[in-house]
Amino acid sequence: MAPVPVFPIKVGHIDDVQELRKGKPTTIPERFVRDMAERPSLSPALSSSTTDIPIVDFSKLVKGSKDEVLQLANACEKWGFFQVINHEIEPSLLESIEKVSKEFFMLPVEEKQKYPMAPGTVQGYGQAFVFSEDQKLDWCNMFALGLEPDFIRNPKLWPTNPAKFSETVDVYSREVRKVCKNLLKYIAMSLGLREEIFEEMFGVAVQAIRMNYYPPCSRPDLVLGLSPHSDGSALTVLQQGKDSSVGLQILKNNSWVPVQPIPTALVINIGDTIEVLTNGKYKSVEHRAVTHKEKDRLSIVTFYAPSYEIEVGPMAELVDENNPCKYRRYNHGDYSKHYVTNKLQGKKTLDFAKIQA
Ligand SMILES: COC(=O)C(/C=C/C1=C(C)CCCC1(C)C)=C/O[C@H]1C=C(C)C(=O)O1
Ligand SMILES: O=C(O)CCC(=O)C(=O)O
Ligand SMILES: [Fe+2]
Repeated sequence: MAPVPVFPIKVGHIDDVQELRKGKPTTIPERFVRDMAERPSLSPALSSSTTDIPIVDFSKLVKGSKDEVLQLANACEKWGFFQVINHEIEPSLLESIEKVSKEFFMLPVEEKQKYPMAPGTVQGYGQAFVFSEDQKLDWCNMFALGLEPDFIRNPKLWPTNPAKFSETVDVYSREVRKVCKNLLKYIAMSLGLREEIFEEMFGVAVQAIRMNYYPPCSRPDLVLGLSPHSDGSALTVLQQGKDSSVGLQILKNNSWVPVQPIPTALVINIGDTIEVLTNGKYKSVEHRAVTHKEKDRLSIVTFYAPSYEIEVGPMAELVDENNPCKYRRYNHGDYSKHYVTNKLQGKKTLDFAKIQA
């Protein structure tokens, strides 16, 4: 089932932030200015290693290192975010996807608008998750495509310019899919479960890609690049552009912790679906993006989730009298629909699944 909203949506005019930026505005349009409580603090990031998100060495997992599986377990349980190094995707492919993504965003706005994201939908060029005229907007341009299974692809939204765009997205996505399947295997091991449990359960997994481009902003203290949210996926794979500014932040112990880019590493995060399946042992973590006064930023994000027909609920192995069932069972297609028809608002979307204590 494709998650397409059916209700009428009035979002008003949404400024394209790259076009806005061209005018080098010193005042920021009101729709982008956040309420006090939401504004990012621009105090320098803590640099102690205790605030760095964990690093998982994929090559050690492949070699069967039990210590690395423990490191993965710790990353999933204590952080919900980690950076994967030695993940087997060629650096040249990481560079190619970054190159075509950047080239796409640098096209004239009229060219990009040939692939419009219709209000209330999540594919194409524009701003996703905007449902009303008074909702605050993110300082970000997005381009998103459904990839797998085939029926979520919308060929009309695949750009012909840059010439290598579509081919590169397909090659890159096949490689990221392998990484997701393998990581889910090791995540199952880290939980003491059968390696193949997620692959068997997920069926033909849903995969989508989203490129986020954050132009510099003259008042980064007033705006957000991307609103706080958790991802609805099982796993999310995020590539940070090579020369991009630091921008991704995760909420840990009530503080926003920046994710320092590591060249060629992939940032992985646990999505809502793994939180439900593990009965809250591995939790999705709220995150957001902030902007920079002079530097732009690009992120390339892959969402990997079960097939829409799959029923999701806590796995029996992770429920007992000490860990009572915290989430109800539901159809993943219904969750997808719920996710894409609500604004990004921290972890609120997951209330859909929570059993209220
Ligand atoms: C911030 O999250 C998203 O943009 C997002 C959207 C993903 C999708 C597309 C871009 C194309 C069509 C499919 C899909 C909804 C997956 C997040 O995806 C998460 C949310 C759910 C639910 C999920 O399965 O992945
Ligand atoms: O750009 C980033 O670093 C965050 C992107 C993100 O969280 C998302 O697209 O879901
Ligand atoms: Fe996200």
